[in-house]
Amino acid sequence: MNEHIKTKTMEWNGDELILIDQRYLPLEETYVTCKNHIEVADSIRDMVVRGAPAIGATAGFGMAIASSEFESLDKKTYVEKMKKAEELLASTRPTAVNLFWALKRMSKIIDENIEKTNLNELTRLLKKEALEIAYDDIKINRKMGQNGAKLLKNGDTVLTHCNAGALATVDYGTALGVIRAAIEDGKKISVYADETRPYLQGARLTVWELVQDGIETTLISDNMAGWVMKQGKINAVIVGADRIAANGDVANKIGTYSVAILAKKHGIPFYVAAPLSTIDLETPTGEEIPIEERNRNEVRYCHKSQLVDDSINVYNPAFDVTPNDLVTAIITEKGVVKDNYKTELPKLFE
Ligand SMILES: CSC[C@H]1O[C@H](OP(=O)(O)O)[C@H](O)[C@@H]1O
Repeated sequence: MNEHIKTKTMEWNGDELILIDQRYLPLEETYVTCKNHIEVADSIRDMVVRGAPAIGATAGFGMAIASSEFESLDKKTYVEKMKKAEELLASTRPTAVNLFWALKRMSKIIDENIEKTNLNELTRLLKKEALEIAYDDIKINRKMGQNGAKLLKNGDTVLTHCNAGALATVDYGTALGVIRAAIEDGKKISVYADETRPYLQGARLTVWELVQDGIETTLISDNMAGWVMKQGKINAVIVGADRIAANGDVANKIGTYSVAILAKKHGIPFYVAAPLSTIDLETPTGEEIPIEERNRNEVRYCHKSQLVDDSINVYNPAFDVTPNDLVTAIITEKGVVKDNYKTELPKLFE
């Protein structure tokens, strides 16, 4: 296993995590170097890095960095400090379950080894686990892409919402991974990308990625999605997810629910591409998924100008929940699940 990784989204050099600062893409390609776990937590909370799988992998490296910060302490203090680091990373964003899935994987390494090894060795094991999460994510996305590509025909136009591409993962992407895999299979696929207000992940990140890949892309504002569907321009919708409840309800970027209703109305398949690490069998339905509310300024600023003053109420839920009856299929690395999600999703884990 490599001791380093370098992709568009992140680089691990063995001691530090370097993240492309997605807040400034596509206008500037700048980087944030995280030298300690607090800087990693800040990068997740402030959306330097975003996207469920990318957040999970980042948190994994955050725990590895924390271990190197505390490995010179006695074991009792080390365990206390690592618990605090885990709590800090867990507090950054509440919706993407990959964050908690990754933190659970990292704390399992500590629990299994704290008694039987020294702290330097434990740091090495944690770095190894974080790298495994990262390299596995790329393999999972490629497998998921192949599974989903079978659902697309040559000449299809796909609408996507937000960014579920390489920048939302360690590499390759989930929803965009399906599109990439279909193109790699020789199919001509074009994309309509919703701009995805207020944070504009579609306009800023998805378009940036797809143009770099030479994939035919049309940018639309969110309120155009229904009209392009009515005009017969869209053959399928593919989005990512931040958390899929046990019954198949899907939490994803705000606006996804509206796109799903429009797709249903127009008889267009609505696919969700997500790794098993996004499926949360412990959350029964979408009702129980915590929805992050972000800073009001994300809504009331456009570029540098403030659109409304402080006296105006602003509501900024970062996600919504699409009920399972609007989801045509869930594409994973273990296969495609259609309907009966409550009984079929657990089978993916067998
Ligand atoms: C492949 S998961 C991508 C998922 O994450 C995004 O949210 P955010 O940009 O706020 O982290 C969005 O919901 C995407 O679908």
